Amino acid sequence: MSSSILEDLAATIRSRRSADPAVSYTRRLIDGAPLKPAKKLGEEAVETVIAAMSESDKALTGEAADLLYHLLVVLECRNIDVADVLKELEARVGTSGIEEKQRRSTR
Ligand SMILES: N=c1c2ncn([C@@H]3O[C@H](COP(=O)(O)OP(=O)(O)OP(=O)(O)O)[C@@H](O)[C@H]3O)c2ncn1[C@@H]1O[C@H](COP(=O)(O)O)[C@@H](O)[C@H]1O
Repeated sequence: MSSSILEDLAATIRSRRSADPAVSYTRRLIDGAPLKPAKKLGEEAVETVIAAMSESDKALTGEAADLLYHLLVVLECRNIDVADVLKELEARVGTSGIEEKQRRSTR
C-alpha cells in the first residue's frame, strides 16, 4: 500500500511518545490515555456532526481534520497501525454495503 498523509501523521504522532509534554499536545494526550484521547475523539466527533448539519464546508473540513488526527492518536495509544485500518478499508473497495454487512455477521 502506498504511503499517505495519514501514515505520515501517524508516524509523527508515534514520535511524540518521547516528546516534551510542555511543547507537544500529542504527548499530553498520550499521557492521559486511554480516557483523555478517547474523550477528545468523542468531542471532535460531535463537533464534526454539528458542522455537517449546520456549518460551512470550510468548517466541516477543519472539524474532519481534527477528527482524523484524534482518531490516529487513539489508534497509537492502542498500538494499532493505521496501515491495518487502511488495509481494512481497501478490502471493502468494490464490495457493496450489504455484502459488508453480511461479512460482519459471519465474523
Ligand atoms: N493535526 C494535528 C492536530 N489537529 C488538531 N490538533 C489540536 O487539537 C486540539 C483541538 O481541540 P479543540 O478544538 O477542542 O481545541 P482546544 O480547546 O485547544 O483543545 P483542548 O485544550 O480542550 O484539548 C487543538 O489544540 C489543536 O491544536 C492537532 N494537534 C496536532 N496535530 C498534528 O500533530 C503534530 C504534532 O503535534 P504536537 O504533538 O503538538 O507537536 C503536528 O505537527 C500536527 O501535524
